[in-house]
Amino acid sequence: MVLCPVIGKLQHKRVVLASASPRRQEILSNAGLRFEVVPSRFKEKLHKASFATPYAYAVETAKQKALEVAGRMHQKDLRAPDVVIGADTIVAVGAMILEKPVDKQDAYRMLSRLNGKEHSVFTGVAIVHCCSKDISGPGRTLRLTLSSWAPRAHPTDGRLDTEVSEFYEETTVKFSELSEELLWEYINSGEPMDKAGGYGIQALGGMLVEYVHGDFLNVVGFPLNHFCKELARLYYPPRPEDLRRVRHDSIPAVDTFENLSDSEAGGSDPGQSAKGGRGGEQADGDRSQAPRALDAALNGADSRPPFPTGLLELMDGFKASKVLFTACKLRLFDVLKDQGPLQAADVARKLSTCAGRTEQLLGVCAALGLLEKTRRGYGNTEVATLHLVSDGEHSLQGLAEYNDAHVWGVFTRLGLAVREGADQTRGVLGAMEEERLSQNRELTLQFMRAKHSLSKLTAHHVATAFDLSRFASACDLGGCTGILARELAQEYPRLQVTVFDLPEVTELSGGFQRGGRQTERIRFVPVRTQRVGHYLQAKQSVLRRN
Ligand SMILES: O=c1[nH]cc([C@@H]2O[C@H](COP(=O)(O)OP(=O)(O)OP(=O)(O)O)[C@@H](O)[C@H]2O)c(=O)[nH]1
Repeated sequence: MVLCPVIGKLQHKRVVLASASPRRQEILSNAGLRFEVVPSRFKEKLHKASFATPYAYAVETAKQKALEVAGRMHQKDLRAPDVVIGADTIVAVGAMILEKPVDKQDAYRMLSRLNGKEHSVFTGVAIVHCCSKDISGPGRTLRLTLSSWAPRAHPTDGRLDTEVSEFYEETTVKFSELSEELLWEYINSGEPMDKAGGYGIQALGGMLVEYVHGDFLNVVGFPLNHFCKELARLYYPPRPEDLRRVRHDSIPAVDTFENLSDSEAGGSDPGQSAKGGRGGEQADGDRSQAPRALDAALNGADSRPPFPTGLLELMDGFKASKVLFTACKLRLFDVLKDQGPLQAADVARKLSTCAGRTEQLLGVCAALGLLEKTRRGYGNTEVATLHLVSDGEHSLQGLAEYNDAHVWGVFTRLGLAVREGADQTRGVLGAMEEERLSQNRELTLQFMRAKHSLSKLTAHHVATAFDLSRFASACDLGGCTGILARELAQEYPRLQVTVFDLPEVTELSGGFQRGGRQTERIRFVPVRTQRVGHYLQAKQSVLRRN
């Protein structure tokens, strides 16, 4: 492996080391990496017993350290760094995890436990790539994870998007038989206090050690070799010919999903192929295989063309949409909200679905960042709780349902619409929709729920995008349930708002009203048309009447 070009891949990036450890800073700067240091404020207080292994704990802590810094810098600078590196070193004796001693007695307890025995040193590392959601381009805006990096959207700030690559390294260390006197002498030197397990192998603590198996720097606090391998894995994407040689069981979850026959479905766990081993794997619950290039710019120095990440995401985007729609339709997120986390078999029982297929669906939802998989089973992620549970304040369940039931089918006819000319778009989309709406009350309601859930997210932004305070009246053409009207009325206390829509829509809009003072200034006017010109005529007549 050529190390320099790997480190060089980060040369033009704003790299931040989320660590106060002087050892980590030294190891990375000795390797030629240029970075800023922003120590993490994440409190190392994760519940150790909830992790299946000591290294899963170290990896999660490293990730939380890095994410805290990424989030904080993003909020403060309004621009996150490109890459944030977090690490956490622990000592494990059997299942017991030792971190930094809190005082001399604690150091003594730790060193006595290690005395004369072998122990493991684990360093978990997280490499967090940050990108702004408002950067345009398909690779940036469409986040469909079909391979190793699970997207971590942050719905609360709406902008910072991160992709986390995580790994750990294990080194075995054996202590000699040490006398009490020597232990206390060492403790009194002060060296143990800021070191995992209470010793520093690189200094006086080296005298306690009989042998080391594995990466020495990993014990000191940063597994440089594994880090470089990880960078190579991330920034040198597999060539197409290598991808073709990838074994069936290592193809990422979404790709395998459609190819499985029913008989295969029961035994396949898309997550399993990522487990075990130490080479670039991720901690429990995450899947990791051939990564995609994160940033085409990073590939600029290569003779190979940039990996077409965005394009491939577009190619496969429809599958991800269908996974989301299916999960919504099955009310998966509702079940997990009320009863989760649940194992796949229990989810299948509750939904009355095929166990194997359900497990696959859950795996793909986890890969897409909609679900979280822990030892206790599958649970909703923050974004799912917020937007995919059907009765939530910010639920987009209605939109998912409508897109699945109608828009999906309409879009399958897009080629026809384009081939047959401009009017065909209306022919295919508009007329069909209009006819259906007027025929079926349930369809109309479904349509209204979809628009309502989306408008709830956008209305405030639309209402406040311009200062409308000098206007006395406003109208919303095709205003559906009146969400925008309500927002306008709330924002501008003297504004009278008229909502125009089809009679069957205005008739049902009452069911979506919450009441409140501003509703007095909102009026719904039925108009039997969807053409803007007709709306305008109706508007004129309303204004004339006033
Ligand atoms: O032989 C050695 N073993 C361990 C160390 C140092 O121990 C600490 C481990 O603590 P942690 O991973 O929590 O990191 P912190 O120092 O608290 O810094 P963060 O800001 O990253 O949380 C680490 O400094 C190792 O270098 C050692 O020096 N020798």
